[in-house]
Amino acid sequence: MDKRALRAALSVYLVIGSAHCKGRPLLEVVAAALRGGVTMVQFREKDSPLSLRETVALGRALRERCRQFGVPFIVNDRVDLALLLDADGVHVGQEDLPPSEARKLLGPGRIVGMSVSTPEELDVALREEPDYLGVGPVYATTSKADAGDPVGTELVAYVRSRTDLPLVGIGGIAPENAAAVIAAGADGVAVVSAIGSASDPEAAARALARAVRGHQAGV
Ligand SMILES: Cc1ncc(COP(=O)(O)OP(=O)(O)O)c(N)n1
Ligand SMILES: Cc1nc(C(=O)O)sc1CCOP(=O)(O)O
Ligand SMILES: [Mg+2]
Repeated sequence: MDKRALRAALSVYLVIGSAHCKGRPLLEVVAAALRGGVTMVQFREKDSPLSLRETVALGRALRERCRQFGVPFIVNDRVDLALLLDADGVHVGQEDLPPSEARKLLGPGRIVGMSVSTPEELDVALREEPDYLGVGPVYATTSKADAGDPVGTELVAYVRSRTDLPLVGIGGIAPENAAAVIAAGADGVAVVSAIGSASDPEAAARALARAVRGHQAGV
């Protein structure tokens, strides 16, 4: 995928696992989010009670649903799972497999995203050449226990000043504050609870898409 298409795909990025769906089936929540207009989906089945077999079966169902909508399907952390699921890519953190190693296993044409939470982590990421960056937590979040203190839109702006890599803000983002993240230089927003905890995930996805697109279009 070229850089321009990747920027568009990052517009409304759902990062989700079963633990963040309020007891509803993950496939149901993802299907609703796709109808509402999410543009990328990350399968983040962390600390899951599911067996590996169940995880693979669920991942395949999610991948198929994403394909029906023409939306890239990314796997969190695990390159082995990404390969098994024929995913479009992986997202790795600073403690996970480096992008260059992930690429060796995944082969060409897959997307590799990497997390950045500090200027020092940005230095590491720029050396390791991921395809896109996830910058956060922009705002306070309860969806990731080890997320650290909010970095604000200031870190998004700083990262944008140092690189033209596609980048997405993550952490505490909702329709009300999404425009500020785009204004700071992000190509899109990544969310867990704004969609996973919403009573109507389809409407929540639509509201986020409106907020992001409205700002991208200068509305
Ligand atoms: C888009 C996006 N950005 C950041 C993260 C966080 O990744 P990581 O730091 O590896 O933390 P975990 O998600 O693995 O807990 C992400 N997953 N997606
Ligand atoms: C998965 C994740 N990564 C983060 C980071 O800062 O790298 S914050 C986060 C959780 C985001 O969840 P919510 O949208 O519910 O705040
Ligand atoms: Mg990780």
